[in-house]
Amino acid sequence: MIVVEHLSGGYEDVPLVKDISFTVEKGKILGILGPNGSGKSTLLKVLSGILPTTTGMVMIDGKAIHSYNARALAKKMAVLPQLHANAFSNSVREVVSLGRYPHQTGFFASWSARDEQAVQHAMLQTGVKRYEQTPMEFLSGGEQQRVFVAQALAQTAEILLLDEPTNHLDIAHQRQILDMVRKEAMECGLTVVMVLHDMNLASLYCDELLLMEGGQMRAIGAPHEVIIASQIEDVYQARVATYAHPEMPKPQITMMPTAGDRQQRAMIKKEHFTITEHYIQLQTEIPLKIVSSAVHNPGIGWFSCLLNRSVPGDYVISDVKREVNEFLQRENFAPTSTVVMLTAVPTSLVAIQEFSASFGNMIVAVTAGVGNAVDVSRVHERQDEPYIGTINTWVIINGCLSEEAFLQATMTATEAKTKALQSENIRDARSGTIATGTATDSLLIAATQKGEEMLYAGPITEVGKTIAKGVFETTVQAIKNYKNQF
Ligand SMILES: Nc1ncnc2c1ncn2[C@@H]1O[C@H](COP(=O)(O)OP(=O)(O)OP(=O)(O)O)[C@@H](O)[C@H]1O
Repeated sequence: MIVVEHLSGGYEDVPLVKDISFTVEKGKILGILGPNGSGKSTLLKVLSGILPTTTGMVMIDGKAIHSYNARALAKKMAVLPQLHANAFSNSVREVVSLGRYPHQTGFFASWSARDEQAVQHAMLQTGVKRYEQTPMEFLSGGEQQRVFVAQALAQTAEILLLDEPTNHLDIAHQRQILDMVRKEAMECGLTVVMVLHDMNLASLYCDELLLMEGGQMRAIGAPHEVIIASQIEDVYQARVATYAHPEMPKPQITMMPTAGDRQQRAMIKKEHFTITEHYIQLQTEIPLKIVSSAVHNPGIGWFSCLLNRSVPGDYVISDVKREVNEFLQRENFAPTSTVVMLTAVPTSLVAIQEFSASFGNMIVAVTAGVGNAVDVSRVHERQDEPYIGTINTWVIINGCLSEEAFLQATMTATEAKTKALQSENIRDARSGTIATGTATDSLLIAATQKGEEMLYAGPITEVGKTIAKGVFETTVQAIKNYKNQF
């Protein structure tokens, strides 16, 4: 455990880092963030006693660090500096072994089994064991960085101070080093303070973050309390947006480049649709921001090719993802820029309609296979698997939607679809009640993201009204097309 109280210090009489206070409990990781020159490295040097303290104190195990002698302090605290001493004539093993220096009485004279074990463990954990006998100058920058991390680890101190430990490392080795640091913290109780430039890595790996600004603490807390877009924009003077990590409850952040042609309108028109026997396709010049429940590329993303593919009624859907991938390759569609839905309805029965609005026009395309429609409030009564049937709905908006608006658009579109089924008297064959959809409906909301942002898309808004009218009328038309085929 390390306790820092009102710490100030640095290079000159006027302290560069000012009034820093925090506690890092045993086994926890604190990340230090901040713009270039904000004092992160200086803080680490003051913490480790390399630079003088003007006021305040750093305590380890309840004792101020200046009350430890150099060797005793080195047993408590290991430091990985940002710039490393030139160790180029040495082998990797020799450089890592230097980490055992505080444990030696006469250098290498008292090399113990424990020293050897610490060096071996550190080399294995950082993946440098295979370069053991290699001279340092033969290693790449990233490999050398891992050797220095190994050296700090070999010191087997309770506290590890790391200044940009992932500098020079590729994504796999960033993960390896940070996974290793986290494992040592969780399993061996290592306490870690590390400077990281990459806010996303800091958010993923650190328990708490300290955001520095002009040598002072701007914020401290859990990642979600520190990585707040407005705060980061203020400190870094850069436009950013935050988003959720796909697997971890940790915020992630991305830079927002200066907006280019956002105001320029792009027009997706009905003529941009192509209908063949096998699919309905919309190919756009610019990628659209899409939220969908498609079978291929579902979720949120940017795509320029939309396919509603007609498959035979006996299509086996057990490995649908692989089959769709094979189809895309066979037909020369780019798998990464194409969204695919499947329908058993012949493509000729699609309804595509265009609606105008002040923000730009909107196109709605629907295939309505309502032969096996269900009343969603009654499906729990069924013992059998609901039959497959599909209403595929696409809403293409020439406009810019906020995240809330995308979600509201899905609700508005779903309500309008349900109303269309009611209007066309489509019933659940089992319950006899009005159907609300089918068991495998799919929805796609796409927007060009040009023009002024529309914050909401409920029926109180113009875009919501247009979605509601568009989906209702187009679904009614698609149902009529479906009925008329018989
Ligand atoms: N040896 C030095 N003597 C005097 N001032 C220094 C010295 N080293 C750095 N500084 C100054 O201290 C300030 C903070 O530097 P520091 O290295 O702590 O920033 P940092 O937040 O780690 O930056 P970076 O993100 O660029 O690594 C800078 O303005 C820098 O110019």
